[in-house]
Amino acid sequence: SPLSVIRKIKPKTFADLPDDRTLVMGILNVTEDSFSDGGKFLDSGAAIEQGLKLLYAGADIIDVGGESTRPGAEDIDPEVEQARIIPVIESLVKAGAVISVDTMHVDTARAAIAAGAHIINDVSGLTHEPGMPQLIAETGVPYVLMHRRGTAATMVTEANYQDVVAEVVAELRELRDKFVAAGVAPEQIILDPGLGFAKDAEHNWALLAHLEKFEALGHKVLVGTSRKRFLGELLAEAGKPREPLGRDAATAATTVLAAREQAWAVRVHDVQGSRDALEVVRAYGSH
Ligand SMILES: Nc1nc2ncc(COP(=O)(O)O)nc2c(=O)[nH]1
Repeated sequence: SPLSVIRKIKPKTFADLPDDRTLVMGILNVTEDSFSDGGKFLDSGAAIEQGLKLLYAGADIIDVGGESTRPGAEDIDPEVEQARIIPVIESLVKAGAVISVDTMHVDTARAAIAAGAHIINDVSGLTHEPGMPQLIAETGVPYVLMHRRGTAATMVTEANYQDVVAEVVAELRELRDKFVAAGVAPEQIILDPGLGFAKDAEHNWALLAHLEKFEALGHKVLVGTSRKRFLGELLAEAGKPREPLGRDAATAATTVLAAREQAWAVRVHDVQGSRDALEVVRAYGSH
């Protein structure tokens, strides 16, 4: 029976992740307003089913988020966020998935770790809750430190840079130093340039083309381009941007580019597309 199959599955650890290729982090938004799949997976059953689909499509990690991070998204209550994602995390951990939790809230991060989550993925750039470094230091879990300026409400006004790569690297280094000063081991920290967070299209392209500057800080690098507006604008026809669901081929192309820059992982909606793209990179690189 399926239950007996599930019982045989040994829960995975972070250390079980492959280290010979760029990893694929599948996006599971348990929210009602994320820009490309908002509302589809709000109830736990549908979310768990979608999580299993991502797992079987080849996701190395599943990124479970209970709060939309799109520009202008309103802040939700951590209790609501936890009610949405904790049951999903528990089930997917039992199914053998490695789970990252996309949250800015310390209480949610703590509850998710207690539920078996392996990684905390915090898009706030430490602008949300000052207690996050201490939780990450205490628990020792890997932490994605993503660059952002301002908040979901204000970040669109902050996309002003003289040299976006140099400035984002410098601001992430500063944040990294705060986490290390709080007792977080450097190897726990995964950096992410935060494409689209207080960045316009030209900023995103510059950051994607210079991931080596982030790797030079001595950390794994995660990249999130999937279905984002800058890809829609690139593929616009007659001034109308390509719709989010039509951006998966372009996303897979950015996966190739990130893999060629030795990115640790890419965060995508279409897991199969990026796993296939990474097989192409592997085959190409072995000749
Ligand atoms: N680490 C990380 N997390 C993220 N979470 C949400 C979104 C917004 O996209 P979504 O609404 O499709 O989740 N982008 C990122 C990202 O680029 N990096």
